Amino acid sequence: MFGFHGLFGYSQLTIIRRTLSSTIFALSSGQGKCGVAVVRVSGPRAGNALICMTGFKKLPTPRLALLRSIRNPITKDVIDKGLVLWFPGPNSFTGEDSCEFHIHGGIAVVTGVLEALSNLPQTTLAEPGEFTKRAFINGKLDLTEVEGLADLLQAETELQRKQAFLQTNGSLSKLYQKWKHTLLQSVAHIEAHIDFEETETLEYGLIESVTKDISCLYNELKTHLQDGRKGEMLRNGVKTIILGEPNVGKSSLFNFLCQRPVSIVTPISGTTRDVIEVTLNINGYPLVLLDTAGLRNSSTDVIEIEGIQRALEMYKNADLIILVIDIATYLSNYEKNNSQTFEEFVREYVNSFLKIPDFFDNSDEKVSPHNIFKKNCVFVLNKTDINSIDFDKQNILGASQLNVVKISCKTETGMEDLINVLSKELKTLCGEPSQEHPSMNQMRHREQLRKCLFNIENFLKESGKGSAGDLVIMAEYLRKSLRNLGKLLGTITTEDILDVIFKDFCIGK
Ligand SMILES: Nc1nc2c(ncn2[C@@H]2O[C@H](COP(=O)(O)OP(=O)(O)OP(=O)(O)O)[C@@H](O)[C@H]2O)c(=O)[nH]1
Ligand SMILES: [Mg+2]
Repeated sequence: MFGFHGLFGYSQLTIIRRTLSSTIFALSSGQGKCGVAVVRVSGPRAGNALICMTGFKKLPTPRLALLRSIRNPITKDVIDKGLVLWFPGPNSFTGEDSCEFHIHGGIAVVTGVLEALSNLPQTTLAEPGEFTKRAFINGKLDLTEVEGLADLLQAETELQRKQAFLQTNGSLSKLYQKWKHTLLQSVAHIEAHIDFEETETLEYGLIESVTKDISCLYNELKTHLQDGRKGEMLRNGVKTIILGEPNVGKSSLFNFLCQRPVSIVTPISGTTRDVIEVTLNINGYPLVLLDTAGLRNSSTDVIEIEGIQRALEMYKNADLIILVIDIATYLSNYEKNNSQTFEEFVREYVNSFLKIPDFFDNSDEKVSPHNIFKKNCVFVLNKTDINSIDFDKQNILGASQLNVVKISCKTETGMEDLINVLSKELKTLCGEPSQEHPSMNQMRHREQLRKCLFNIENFLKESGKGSAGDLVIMAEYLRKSLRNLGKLLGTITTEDILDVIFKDFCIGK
């Protein structure tokens, strides 16, 4: 894809050359007792390590698993019997000569093999992420693919896995490489125009055609940036906050969703004070669920007031709200005013009782007329075992465009409906990872793409001036946007950025 030549400053190049001249090894499978452990070796002396440890006369057939006795090269003692594999570079994960020892996963066996390797000349224990870093330096992966690999190792839900897998297999990389290609071609055309304009006649309408290509790229990039942070939410989890008055059953619901008694539940109003956070997997989507203190204005208890402030603070950064209401509150309101819609009830209830600042979206730019809230909301009417709801009232709720679910935390009725509504919301917020329309999922991506968009915008402004537009300025804006994509893909990088990215890897990867 790309080599490192010409991409780094001199000092970095020297560091990298020094790094690549050594041979590294590490336990690549998990720590602790296990059935099989995999020890990996990569670097110029990997072949030597394989021969010294197995007694092969010459290097074996590449990528063929062979059962061998594995010996300490100094004492010649057999440490274990296991499978060995030889991966000559460049067709290996790191792009270098590599080998693997698949041994029994006992602590003494693993220690014995690692110690034996450490006694070989110019062979050292790998640092965290060093195998992947070498793969990056050797052009096997670009930075977005490296990040995808880190996410794949961290993925806890099926859809996180899918997004990370697509990314490490180049879904984002292909898109950004395509944009890079368009920009490169456009710069080349403009520069040719600058060089030959006075001496030779260039193809008619060349600048017009470049502007057309860049306008298309601009639109694609803009749509890509306006993705509602779908990829980021899927990667980091959808921050979901349970809000409501005290004693409505927030913590009971929280515990049900966690399937364990994480929060304290008592009949006393104002039990929960601190914000409690748990990460859950709901139908493959990651949900970061927060239980909070009940909201009320009448409290004089300083600890409760602090709890309420913390809840409202958390609301500001939440992606999804679960508002729990005691069904008795809804019903008594209905007795007073039975022509009120559920939407009207919610507006009045939140404004007069809960007083959550910035809850309603009063702007004229609402995405949908039904979307009256600033954030995605699910309304839960709890304690239906005490107060059931009759047919008329059922119709009022049924006519609502909002997500309303009736549940009982005590009898667990309505929980399946709630999970279905939550799954639907999570799907709207995170989308579904796809090869065709990959979503960026890190601030780093967003930052570089925003800068790239800004430079392209400036190019279009200059080219929009027609014959008064300055070609040199236009070319410079395109070059700047190319640099933004270069930073994104890692073709232009610094050790600082690499350190941040590779610190998330463990030893052996
Ligand atoms: N009958 C019945 N009782 C419930 C239900 N859900 C919760 N409760 C009870 O209501 C009381 C309050 O429940 P919590 O889950 O602590 O309520 P909360 O909203 O977290 O309360 P705070 O932490 O004080 O804000 C407890 O006694 C629960 O057992 C339900 O569906 N039916
Ligand atoms: Mg509580």
